[in-house]
Amino acid sequence: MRRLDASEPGFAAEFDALVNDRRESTSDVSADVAAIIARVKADGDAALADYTAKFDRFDLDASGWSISKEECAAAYDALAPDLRDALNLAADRIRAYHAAQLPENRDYRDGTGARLGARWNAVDAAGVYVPGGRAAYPSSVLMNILPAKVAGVDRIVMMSPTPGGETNPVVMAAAHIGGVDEIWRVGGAQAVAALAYGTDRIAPVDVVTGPGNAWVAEAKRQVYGVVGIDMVAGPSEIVVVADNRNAPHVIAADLLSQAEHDPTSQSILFTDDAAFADAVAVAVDAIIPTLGTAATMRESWDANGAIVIVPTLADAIPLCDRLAPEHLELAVDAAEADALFAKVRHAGSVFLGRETPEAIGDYVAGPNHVLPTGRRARFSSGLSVTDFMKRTSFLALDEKSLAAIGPAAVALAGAEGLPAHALSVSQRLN
Ligand SMILES: NC(=O)c1ccc[n+]([C@@H]2O[C@H](COP(=O)([O-])OP(=O)(O)OC[C@H]3O[C@@H](n4cnc5c(N)ncnc54)[C@H](O)[C@@H]3O)[C@@H](O)[C@H]2O)c1
Ligand SMILES: N[C@H](CO)Cc1c[nH]c[nH+]1
Ligand SMILES: [Zn+2]
Repeated sequence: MRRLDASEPGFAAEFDALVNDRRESTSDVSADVAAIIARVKADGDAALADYTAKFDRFDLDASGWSISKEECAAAYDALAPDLRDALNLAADRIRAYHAAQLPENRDYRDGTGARLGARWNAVDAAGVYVPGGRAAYPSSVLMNILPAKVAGVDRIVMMSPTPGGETNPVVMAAAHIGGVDEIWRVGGAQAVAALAYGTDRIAPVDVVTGPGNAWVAEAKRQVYGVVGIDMVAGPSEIVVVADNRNAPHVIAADLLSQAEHDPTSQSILFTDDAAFADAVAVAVDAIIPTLGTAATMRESWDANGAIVIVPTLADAIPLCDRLAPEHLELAVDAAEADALFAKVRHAGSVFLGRETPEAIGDYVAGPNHVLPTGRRARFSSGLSVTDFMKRTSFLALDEKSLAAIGPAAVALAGAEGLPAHALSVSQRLN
């Protein structure tokens, strides 16, 4: 864990180093992913089988390539009632939040009489990636599939690794709730490549969404353009801004909640009290060995964790904006949280007040937990219904409206040296 103090002389350079740390995608990952994508394009299912044997340690031909709807329904029926209720509560809240995102079509006439507008349509097929290497993510099943369903996507294809060939019953139950059409037991960059380019078994899709580790995130970045993507959602991150009126072990757990995802995850605390910072650091070290994910948390906190002491909490906000974190927790009184939030410009999702742990957003709040990482909240947003849709604009003119705006088009076509454009309009004007 790095400890920085904004009042010390070397702070600017140290903070720059923290901001520019490219922890999630080294050039090795890019090159590995490019090779995996090329192999899947060339060899299709054979490449998927090989990579699955190598990375997930099982034989797809022997264990089965896909999981059926019937198996998912049976997993749902067999689920313990409290877990089934929890999944349904999460699904209801996620569905309701995303239903409100459905965009409206536009269709209107302007002052010339021209009819203008835009109509939204869902993509035909979406591929959703559900991570499954280090942990199983039924929550990511719901976060991906439900917005696609709300958007009206016809074919929803889920890709998720099943390490050692073990399928996770809660993931299958969540897929049943979501109403997925196909589930393939393939993960990593090879799964993203199969979605983009298709194989003999797996028909290609139009959009690939969802989170994953560095290889998955980089693969989405590399196939963008062949398919649409939501955004680059890699190893998880949290920034917590906290005053000394929080219990140190509470803030320590908030930091560790994201450190436990991946050794390359990142957790950063900003506080205005050096003694509180010390107490949180002690609490982090005390909690780590007590939890089953100790090794991952230790690696993440040691390599990527940071505590930054600032003169006032308001001073933390421009620094947070530079980090553009996936998650930002403002663990202060409600009024102060609002005041700080008003100044935040770049974060994937913000959690306001002492009683709003980020982990609630991972599961049951309603907003999507698939969020941009690696400072990409500067230019992208969390997964939404519109990631599964696209807009077609339209125009209808009559003689009067064409006469009103046509001559300007003729003039601009002339200026661009494109006479056929000018003719196409001017012939109608005459
Ligand atoms: N940003 C978000 O919205 C968000 C949400 C949930 C989870 N996450 C992140 O998703 C990730 C889940 O990671 P995971 O590993 O548990 O599951 P995963 O499914 O993302 O990755 C597992 C796959 O990675 C591939 N892989 C592993 N090592 C490799 C190597 N050396 N070379 C090539 N490919 C390799 C394998 O194909 C394997 O199937 C975590 O980083 C977590 O923080 C992010
Ligand atoms: N924190 C993750 C997004 O970075 C989402 C998640 C799912 N399950 C637990 N957490
Ligand atoms: Zn999480």
